[in-house]
Order: sequence, then structure tokens, then C-alpha cells
Amino acid sequence: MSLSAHPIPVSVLTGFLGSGKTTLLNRLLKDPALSDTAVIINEFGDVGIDHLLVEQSSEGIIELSDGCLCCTVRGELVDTLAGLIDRLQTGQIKRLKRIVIETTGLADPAPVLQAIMGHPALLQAFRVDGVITTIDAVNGTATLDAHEEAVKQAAVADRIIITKTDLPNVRASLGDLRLRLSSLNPAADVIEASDPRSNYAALFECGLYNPETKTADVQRWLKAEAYESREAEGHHHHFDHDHHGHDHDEHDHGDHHHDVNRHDASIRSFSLKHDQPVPFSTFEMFIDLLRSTHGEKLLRVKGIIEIAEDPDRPLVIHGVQQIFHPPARLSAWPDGKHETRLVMITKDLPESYVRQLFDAFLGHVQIDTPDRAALTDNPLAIPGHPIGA
Ligand SMILES: Nc1nc2c(ncn2[C@@H]2O[C@H](COP(=O)(O)OP(=O)(O)OP(=O)(O)O)[C@@H](O)[C@H]2O)c(=O)[nH]1
Repeated sequence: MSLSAHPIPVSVLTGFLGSGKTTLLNRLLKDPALSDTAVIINEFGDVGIDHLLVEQSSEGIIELSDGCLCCTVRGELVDTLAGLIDRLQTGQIKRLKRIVIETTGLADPAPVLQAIMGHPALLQAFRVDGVITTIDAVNGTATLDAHEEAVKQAAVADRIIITKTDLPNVRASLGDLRLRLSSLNPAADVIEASDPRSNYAALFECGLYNPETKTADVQRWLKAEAYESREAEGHHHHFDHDHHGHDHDEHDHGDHHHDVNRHDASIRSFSLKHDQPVPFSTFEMFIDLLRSTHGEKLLRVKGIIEIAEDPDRPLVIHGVQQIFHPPARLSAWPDGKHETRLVMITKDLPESYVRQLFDAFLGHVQIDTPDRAALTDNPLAIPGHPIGA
């Protein structure tokens, strides 16, 4: 089997401690659609995966050593994935249709995505499908309040699964939890675990490539409308809940937000649009400047770009922090409409800063803000220093 012609989708399953990752995975793995799946899991957690389908022996269980998947065993994740390629190529594993990486509850999923996206050999064999995040209906709000990791896990998700909705007395607070999640991450589908629709089809295949049509499905992947409709409503981080004890002032970056929890307040999700072709070098400079100065704050960046040198074949980009997937060229615009659209989820990086930078590079007329030359040629510029500050 040529791996590069048929890259294997990799899904990352994350969610806070005890939020129901393993329970969900055990259920999903019983679906024949997930046959020939390899699960990469760390050794924490008292509920074992009981339905591994790669091989029925313990050899098929690929466990990482102790510690958080994202930080202490990152090298090992790459080795594990490379080992899978090797086993496939040497026939030790006959078929492998999918990989699910379950992170520890405290993990940041970004380094897991980066491990694949930043590794040329792995990129030949694998494609990032998406991030599935579990959040517990009972403790979800308190967990988001207390743990920055949980907020990040929700912010980078492609799908959010609310677990434990079958337990008594949780329905009353579900509306608030859903509102908060959609404020953090407008594009993610939020599905309850008890909903029969929380199945393979709803949770997997969230990447750019749509296996049903065998083409890239940018609209389904980018979901720019979800950001745009929220922006049009002016509904941006106005989630209101009872935790007024938090210190909001220190997080005021000049964008509108009130009554948000301090962790939520550090997250921004927004879209950028441009209706003229952009020279490749200009776009490259914009992204390079952003990621070299604020890379760790870019939780997720996705986009479709109209490049001046080849406007009929849009460029698709996908980045997680400093690491960007090699850009893909589509043969045509998905809906015929030429328009550059970017969606971003950032942490501790104000939307206004990114917008000003984008406008400066694209030459949008602004009142009293630096233009591109001032940004790139200024010998006094301090990397990371906000424009105009
Ligand atoms: N009632 C109910 N219990 C659930 C649900 N999902 C998980 N649980 C229970 O919650 C507990 C934790 O679930 P796990 O699946 O181990 O959670 P996890 O996220 O894998 O946990 P860690 O790996 O320890 O972070 C277990 O006792 C599960 O039985 C659910 O939807 N409803």
C-alpha cells in the first residue's frame, strides 16, 4: 500500500481528567467503521481500552510511557508513529485505517498536532483529521474556571462532546455550558455523548479531506461562517456567568468582553477576510512575522488564500502554534467565489493586534497605524511589541 497516496487520518482525543475520553473511545471502537484503528494512549487512567482492533494481542496496544503525552513523551510519539509506518510497510500490520491519540487529561493537544504536522516523513503517511474534546456536564464549568488546560482543549477542538448528560440535575446548566463553549470556539460542533448522533460519522473525518467526496471540503473544514455570523451579531465573548470574583481588568486587551472567566478571556476566536489577490511573499511575510513573534499564542490557524500569482488555485493553510502544515493547493475555488478567509484561535493575543497586522500587510487604509514597510523595515522594532503601543 502506498502510504503517501492514502495518508492515514489521525484524530486527537483530549479532555480534562475524568471527563470521559476512554469511555467515549471504548464505545466508538465498537463501531465497525472504526475497525483497523490504532489507539495510542498513555498509561494513566483506570479504564482500559478493551476493544483494540489493530491486533487483538497486547502487542497491538501502543502505550506511551508515564507522563503527559504532550511534553514529556513528545519524541516518543513521533517514534511510535514512525514505528507504525514501519510495521505497515513490513507487513507486520496488514491494514490501518485510522489512528486515535488519546492524550492525558492535563495535556495541551497542540504539541501532538505539531508532532505530525512538523515532521516531513510522518506527513507522507498521516494526515491530521481533527481534535475531539470531551467535557463533563457535571464538572465542566468548574473545570473551565479552574484549569487553563481545559479551556485550551475546548478552544482547539473540531468537535466537543459533552459527557455525563445522563446524570441527574445537569440539564439546567447545559445551556450555559454550551454558550460558553460556542463563545470559546464558534466553529466546533458540540454534541452530547448520550445523543445517538455522537457516532463515528459525527466525530471523525473533520479534516480538510472529505473521504465521501474524495475531495477537499474547505467549507466544512474552515467553518468561517460560524465566526462571521457571531461577529455580525456582535456576540464576542459576552458569556455571562456567576463567577464575578475574577479579575477581569488585567485581561482587557482592548477587545469587547465582559463577565468572562479569566481563562476564557485570554482566548480569542475570529476571522479575517480579504477580497483581493495577495502576493505570495506578502502573505508569507504576514504569517512568518506572526508565528515568529507570537507563535505560541496561535492555538489554531486555518485559511484559504487567494494568491496573486495563481488566483484560480487557492492555497490552504493550517497551523498550530509555530508549526504550519505545508500549504496545499486546490485545483479550484470550492464555491467559485475568490476570497481570502482566515480563522484564528489565539491565546493572550488580541484580535485587534492580528487585524492591524493583517491590514498593514495587505495595504488596507488605516488611520494612524504602521504600514508593512514600517513593520518589516523598522530597525527599532522590538519583536513581540504590540503595534502602535
Ligand atoms: N454517567 C456517565 N458516566 C460517565 C460518562 N462518561 C464517563 N463516565 C464515567 O466517568 C468516569 C471517568 O471516565 P473516563 O472515561 O475514565 O474519563 P477519562 O477522561 O478517560 O479519564 P482520565 O483518563 O483519567 O483523564 C468513569 O467512571 C466513567 O464511567 C457518561 O457519559 N455518563
